[in-house]
Amino acid sequence: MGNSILQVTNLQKEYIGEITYKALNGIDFQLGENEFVAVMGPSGSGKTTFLNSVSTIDRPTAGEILINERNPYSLDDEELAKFRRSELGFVFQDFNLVHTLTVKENILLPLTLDSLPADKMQQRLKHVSQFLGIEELLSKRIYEISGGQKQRVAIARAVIHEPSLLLADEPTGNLDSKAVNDVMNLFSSINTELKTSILMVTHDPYVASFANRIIFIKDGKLYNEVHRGHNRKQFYQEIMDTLAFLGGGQHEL
Ligand SMILES: Nc1ncnc2c1ncn2[C@@H]1O[C@H](COP(=O)(O)OP(=O)(O)OP(=O)(O)O)[C@@H](O)[C@H]1O
Repeated sequence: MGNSILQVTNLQKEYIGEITYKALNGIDFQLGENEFVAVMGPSGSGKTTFLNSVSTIDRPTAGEILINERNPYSLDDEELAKFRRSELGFVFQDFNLVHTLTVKENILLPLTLDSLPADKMQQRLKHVSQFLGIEELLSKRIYEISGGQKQRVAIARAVIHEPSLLLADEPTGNLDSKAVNDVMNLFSSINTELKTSILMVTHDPYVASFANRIIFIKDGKLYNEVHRGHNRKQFYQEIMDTLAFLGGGQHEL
């Protein structure tokens, strides 16, 4: 499997409020180089909390997260911002693009922050937009393109700096079935051709079946995991069976 990109040890997260709520209760997890892992589980089980802990958005209460053997939570704000921009890529359900900018400007945004030389930027832009099939869209504004196209642009922005880990939270949640297929095929290509490791939260067993491995979370703990063999259909069936056992809150299915 190679080296691990992500190492999570005894991860715990409590939300402190009137009632303290333990959203993650001791998660151990490793993501190897070139792995594509989906995270599934009932609504409220802690999937987004898990992803947000890994993506350095939400500081854990206890436990350790290492990304490429570095603990992002030990960095100061400036180092952390830099670490995020170099190591991580993010794709969200609602695309998170800047509507008043063009496609090209949106994609280049992370590189401008790092003041990369202009020729290098253009070179990367060309490569990534060819790879994602969005060359014709570069001068359009975000409100002029479709949902599926928006997600392609968001993916381009997430990978243009060649992150070691791509994190996605329900990346197909706002897409129709044709766009779901397109976007998931792109995730597969990014994983196999660009050699980017991927961690993705999804409710959708079809979407999850594009991953190589699925971890199931229940009540803030790892419940089970399923590996994809050669047969995608069988993998899908295993996912469905595990979800049936898990029960509870499999909304949108
Ligand atoms: N900021 C917060 N403050 C308090 N409780 C929170 C907060 N964020 C999440 N929670 C609680 O933590 C639990 C896990 O939430 P999380 O969003 O990680 O679940 P999820 O598995 O992603 O759910 P869904 O599939 O519905 O998106 C839930 O019970 C939720 O109510």
